[in-house]
Amino acid sequence: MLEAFSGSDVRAAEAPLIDAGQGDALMQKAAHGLFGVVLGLLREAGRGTYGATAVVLAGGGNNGADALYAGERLLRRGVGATAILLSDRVHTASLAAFTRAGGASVRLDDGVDPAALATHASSADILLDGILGTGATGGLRGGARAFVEAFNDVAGPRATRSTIVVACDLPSGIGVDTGLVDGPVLAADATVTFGAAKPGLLLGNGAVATGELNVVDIGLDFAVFTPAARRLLDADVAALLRLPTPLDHKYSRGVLGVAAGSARYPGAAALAVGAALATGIGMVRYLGPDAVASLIHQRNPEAVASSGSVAEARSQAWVVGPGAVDDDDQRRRAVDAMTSGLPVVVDAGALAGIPERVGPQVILTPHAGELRQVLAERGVDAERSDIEAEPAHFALRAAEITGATVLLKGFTTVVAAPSGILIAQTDATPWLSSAGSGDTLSGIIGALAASVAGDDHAASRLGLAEEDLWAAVAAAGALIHGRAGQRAARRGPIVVSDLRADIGAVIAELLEERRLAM
Ligand SMILES: NC(=O)C1=CN([C@@H]2O[C@H](COP(=O)(O)OP(=O)(O)OC[C@H]3O[C@@H](n4cnc5c(N)ncnc54)[C@H](OP(=O)(O)O)[C@@H]3O)[C@@H](O)[C@H]2O)[C@@H](O)CC1
Ligand SMILES: [K+]
Repeated sequence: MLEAFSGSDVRAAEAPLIDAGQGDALMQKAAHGLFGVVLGLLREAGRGTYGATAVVLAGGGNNGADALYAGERLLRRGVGATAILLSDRVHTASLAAFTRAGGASVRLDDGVDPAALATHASSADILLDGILGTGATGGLRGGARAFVEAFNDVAGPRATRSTIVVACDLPSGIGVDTGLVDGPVLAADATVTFGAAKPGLLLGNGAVATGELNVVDIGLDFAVFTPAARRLLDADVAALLRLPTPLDHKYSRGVLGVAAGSARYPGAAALAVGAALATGIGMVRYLGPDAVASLIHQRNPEAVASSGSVAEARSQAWVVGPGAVDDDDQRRRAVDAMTSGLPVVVDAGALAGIPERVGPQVILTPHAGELRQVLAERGVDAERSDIEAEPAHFALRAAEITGATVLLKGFTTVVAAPSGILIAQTDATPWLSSAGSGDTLSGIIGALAASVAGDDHAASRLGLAEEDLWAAVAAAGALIHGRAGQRAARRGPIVVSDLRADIGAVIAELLEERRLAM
């Protein structure tokens, strides 16, 4: 599990080492880690160091110093590096070291056109962003802002620009602790962060601007600090997957009940059921109208269907709500499932009318508009745009007042547990934002929930408290869903009903990694 600590916790973890006179050594370790990642990126791009070019952006703090020391190392390996100084007080020793190694520098001050410097920067192979690190407050200001705006203009969007941007500690322009982007941001292809990840690298638009995240160990000890955000890694998701044993039968592998679909939206139920089966489960029991059951049976004859009640359909977990609108029977089933004490994935139609207080085993999976509604029902007014700007804040708020685990969908999916923990996943592809995608996600999470429901050690395998298991299950679902989407997108635009083969393939890859790691 990747754990992120707030900027102030990182400073507190550094403090004893700095007091012991280790400040410069820490900075050298950071610079060395950054240098190593840049070398790797140059290699990946098919370039050596000789003849390659780099531009170092240095702000007025220690973040700029890290980048300049990394630039010094690049110069000594034959990279043609220059520096753009974006503050009048750049760290003296690192700039001197950079200059001694042969690096020229230019300062952005009155009379220098940011666009001209941006053009220079956008012609380099590598751009090292040492403008702002954990000392950043608010959106980019002054010359740094003018430069980043000009660079984004000249270089174009990340997907198509030719310069590889490597953020030092964090991309300049993101909120260190929130991932909030207020104004321009220098989106990175890769971020090299020091000591530990910061929450802004995992959350919201900050996670998008981070690109590929590398954490460099500089010897900080976080034992006494609590992570402010987490991200599941492949190994965590693999640890949640339950392998069938020769002693298993269909019931012991987990039975998922699905009360989804309605006369108006039958397809949602078929997608949820198909995704659940592809995730690996003993049985799916479908409850709903006969017409929906027939549709499900066209693709999945193995699903067992009836029009009975939740109490009659013995299951280890439930999915309720996808496509279930204007249907009183489905509404009743949703409430019965939510009050059964079993894990329940609650989506779409079932998100309106959640019982007053539920437990963390109830996993709500709203998008921002639906979360707005859930909050409004409980007297919390927020605009959809507020929620999109601060997803973690509002997901935590909803978890706190409902008692449920809340998975807020988005390109970065954030999961909040009522205990206050946050797990954020950025595994998706924009191709996944299409109708039916959410139904598929609920089926995946439901299947995972049913298969871990009887596993008393699942939470501790991930180093989590028992009550936080459901947040991990939801986040694991988001990872599998996102990964399946990425896989499908290699073939072209995603047709959601075709995702099930990719879901199975992703599960197979995760299990194979687990086997190799043992
Ligand atoms: N501590 C250590 O030993 C180690 C620390 N390490 C490194 O240090 C970094 C933290 O360094 P830091 O604390 O010096 O802050 P940093 O982010 O460089 O910037 C502060 C400067 O930015 C300015 N500024 C602020 N907000 C702004 C805005 N929105 N827009 C524009 N300007 C803004 C602010 O100026 P002010 O506005 O206050 O005049 C101030 O001058 C950390 O990320 C890591 O890389 C590693 O080397 C490991 C060892
Ligand atoms: K930076």
